[in-house]
Amino acid sequence: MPYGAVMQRESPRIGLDDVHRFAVPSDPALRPDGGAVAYTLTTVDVEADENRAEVWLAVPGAEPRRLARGSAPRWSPDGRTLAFLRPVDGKPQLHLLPMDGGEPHPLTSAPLGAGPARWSPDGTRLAYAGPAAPQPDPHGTRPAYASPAGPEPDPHGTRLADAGEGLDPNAPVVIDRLDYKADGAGLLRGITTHLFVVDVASGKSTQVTEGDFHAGEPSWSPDGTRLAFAADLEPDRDLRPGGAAYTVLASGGGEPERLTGPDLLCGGVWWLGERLVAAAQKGGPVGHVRLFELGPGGAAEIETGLDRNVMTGHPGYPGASPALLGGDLVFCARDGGCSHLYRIPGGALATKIVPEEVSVAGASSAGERVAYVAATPHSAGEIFLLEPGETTARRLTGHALADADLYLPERRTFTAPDGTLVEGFVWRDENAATPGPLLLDVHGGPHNAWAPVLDNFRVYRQILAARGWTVLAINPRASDGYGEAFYTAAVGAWGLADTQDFLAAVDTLIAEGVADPERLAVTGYSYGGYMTCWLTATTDRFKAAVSGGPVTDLTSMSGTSDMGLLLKAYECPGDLAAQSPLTHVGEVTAPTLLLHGESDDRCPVGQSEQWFAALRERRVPVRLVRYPGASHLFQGGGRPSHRYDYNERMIAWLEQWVSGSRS
Ligand SMILES: CC(=O)N[C@@H](C)C(=O)N[C@@H](C)C(=O)O
Repeated sequence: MPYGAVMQRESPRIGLDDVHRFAVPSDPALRPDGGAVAYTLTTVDVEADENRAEVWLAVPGAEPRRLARGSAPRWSPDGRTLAFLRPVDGKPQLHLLPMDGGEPHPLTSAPLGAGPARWSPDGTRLAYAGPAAPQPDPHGTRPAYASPAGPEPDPHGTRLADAGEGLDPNAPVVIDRLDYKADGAGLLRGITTHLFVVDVASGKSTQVTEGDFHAGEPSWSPDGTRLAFAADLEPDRDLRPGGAAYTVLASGGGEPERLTGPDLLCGGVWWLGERLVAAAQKGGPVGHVRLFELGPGGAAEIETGLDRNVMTGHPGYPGASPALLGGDLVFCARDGGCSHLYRIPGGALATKIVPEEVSVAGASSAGERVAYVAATPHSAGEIFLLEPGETTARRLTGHALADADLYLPERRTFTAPDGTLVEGFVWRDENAATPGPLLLDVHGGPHNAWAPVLDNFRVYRQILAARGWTVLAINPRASDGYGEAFYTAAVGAWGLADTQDFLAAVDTLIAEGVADPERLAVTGYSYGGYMTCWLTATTDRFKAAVSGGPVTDLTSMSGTSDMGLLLKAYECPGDLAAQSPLTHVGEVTAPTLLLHGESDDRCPVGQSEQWFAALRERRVPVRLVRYPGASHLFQGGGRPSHRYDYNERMIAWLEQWVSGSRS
């Protein structure tokens, strides 16, 4: 079916056009009285080739309904107003929607846009973290947070055409430090992220942090006088990972006050009642995130009894900000493939409060109630509400593709040659002929993980299963959700440590007669793209490969990725060439399709270009497809037509090169 055609389901099975039929909820906000959940619903505008965000409302016992075009809804403390973001001239601005009737009205007109709102406890102000133009420096004096290099015309050495309204896109960009770009944003050009406080009644906006650093999401103190946030204010923050918890006067004019020491790499901080809770890594940037309570005596780790990574929620990584449920702390941690919601009842250890086969990607609590978004084997996401005293949450929405007949994942455990147990998930039609073609699907990170839930991007899994393929998605060592020792088991040994996990799983399905050893294919994105290249360079097992956004050369990656130094110094310390697929590219025979975002600043497109050139020189069948404007995370939030194309090309490539698999 051509892209953009009318979305009439041709078959009960998932098809390519379902890429634009999914409706995925996110960012839930439970009304303070616990009686309703506002949330963002993302759908696809096929004609405009855009993802469309709307604010919806779910009330127990009623059909969910659309409230407004926009995203990131946040209730006022009295539950009578919703603040949310809506694009104005291409920049997100805060709007207010009175819930007793009336139209939304704009609150901010921030020159570079605003960010998700945080209401002050008294409901008179909103705080947000948003982009701020660099401070022009008319007097040549050192800005408040200048680098140690001494007085500079401005901290980023970037000439500004007009600091108020934006930047001259043709101005030379002068770069003195490594943190000059970020995937999704491109060249930062001196733009930083700072905290703003907006008076609801007057709309007056006050920037309460400034300088050469990026402030994280704000959290209000109970008395409404201060904001807590995470940031790295060190001048050489581009040379080593950092991040600390700070507070600052919400009225502006104050200096941030640091609360945590250099031993904690703090990624977020929240006032939860009178408690100040931080999410941080201890001792280094590769390892589990833990929770700490901050007080006069410093930071004290919160004992959860879990050897699991706390998930506070980032693009591509599910989870939720810590919150209070009654008087108890609730947080997300990954266990197996799923991001679960845990509760720490007073003084006891954490217990899981969300059923096994879901993955939580956003939560909001009020009193003794908690609402959350979760993906399930049947749905890419629904809104659930857990009522006091209940052990099973109530599903409030029905955004699943109700007319689709889905293949459900089978959870499997495999044993690597060194005895390590590796979990995985298999999608296949039980009536498929055996042995049949098998696609090994490798996740990214490498500290991400697959979950046994429906993925609104990877429709290829369902389509291939309907065509007789087995799709095998495993969580090898370095995956999240299996303890910190497992999580760090491939540090400095990318490819060298985890290859055995993939081959053990494939060999098990071959031994069971499910997979045909002559019809094996491999795919993956980012680190999964890395492993796709690694496996085809170090074995001849695979007859076709589809590598998305790969890492192929860690040496060039370390100098061109926005996380290059983190990789070189912490994830892959030591011999970069020994851990790079490019070192072995001369061994590749598998026809390889490379799919890469043109504006990927995490794994720059040059990583695919190097692989493409090396295979083409040897006349190995290879194709590189570049997606204009696409960042590293385009699979999740990129253009619908790019996501459709990615799936379509993958299926065509596999059926072209894996014999006998053409449907
Ligand atoms: C941490 C990170 O960005 N790693 C990349 C190499 C990667 O795998 N990215 C995404 C897609 C992921 O799944 O983590």
